Amino acid sequence: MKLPIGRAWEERVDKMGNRSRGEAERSTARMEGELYKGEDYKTEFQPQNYLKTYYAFDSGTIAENEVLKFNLNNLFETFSPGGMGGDILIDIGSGPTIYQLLSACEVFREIIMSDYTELNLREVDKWLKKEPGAYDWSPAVQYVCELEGDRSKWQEKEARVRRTVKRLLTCDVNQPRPLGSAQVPAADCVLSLLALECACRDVDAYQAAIQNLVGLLKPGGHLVTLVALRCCEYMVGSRKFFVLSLEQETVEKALQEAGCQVLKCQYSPNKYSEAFCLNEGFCFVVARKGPGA
Ligand SMILES: C[S@@+](CC[C@H](N)C(=O)[O-])C[C@H]1O[C@@H](n2cnc3c(N)ncnc32)[C@H](O)[C@@H]1O
Repeated sequence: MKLPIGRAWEERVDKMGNRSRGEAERSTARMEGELYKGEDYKTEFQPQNYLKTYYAFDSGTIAENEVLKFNLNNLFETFSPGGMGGDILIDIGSGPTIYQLLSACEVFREIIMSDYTELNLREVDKWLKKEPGAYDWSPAVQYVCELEGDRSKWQEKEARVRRTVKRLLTCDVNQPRPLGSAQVPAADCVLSLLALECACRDVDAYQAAIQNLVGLLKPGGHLVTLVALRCCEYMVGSRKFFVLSLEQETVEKALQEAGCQVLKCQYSPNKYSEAFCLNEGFCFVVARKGPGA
């Protein structure tokens, strides 16, 4: 699968270097069938459209449900009591979702969520505060409670997520300090699901972003990531977004070069529905920050 607009990407990166791009230029880009990326996330990524497409779960399409189950099963295995746990978990590129915390909330004292866009953080905040119009995560919460042995405890789990998430911060994985000037303690775990391949323009940037996330960890802390493999683009409503195409080996190599030991790399051949996203499988990875990193 070839990216349809490789040249436009380069032109716009030049301009993004100046950090200014006029509205006229944006409109032209849209008419040409632009792939959105970079700063576009702040204006073009609509949280509700993203949630409806990829996280409808019980009422959603089979392919998207299977992806979410793969993800929830792996998170359950990773964050089961007796497994990984600790004081602080930082979730990077959280988007408008909370499913990624349903197992982790049981084994970390404090969770910090973060995203590149205020709109996504606002969507999460709506759910945390039970505001009208907040997304209904109960089917996914019930699924995880069933994995834990008691589906009926889903409301307790929702309350636990709400108690455990202490902060919502903006972040940019392309910065050496992804959380900017926020005072954040070194983490026991950094979680980042389906975000880096959206945020990074090429493999060098991906490698640097992994290094930036490892910088948020205590020595011996864990980086947990889910990557959509060989993915080029995905839809959010009518908007098409760029995705960096990655192979599993590239992901593992980036972690090793950042001084991590890869403990688990679970491949799944699952794909999203073609109408929404072009990808060839996923890998769920757990890595440990080595002493020299
Ligand atoms: C496909 S969504 C993934 C959201 C969520 N983690 C999930 O599992 O569904 C990609 C996310 O990456 C975020 N993102 C884009 N550029 C970023 C950047 N430079 N730094 C951090 N996050 C970024 C977007 O705002 C969006 O929430």
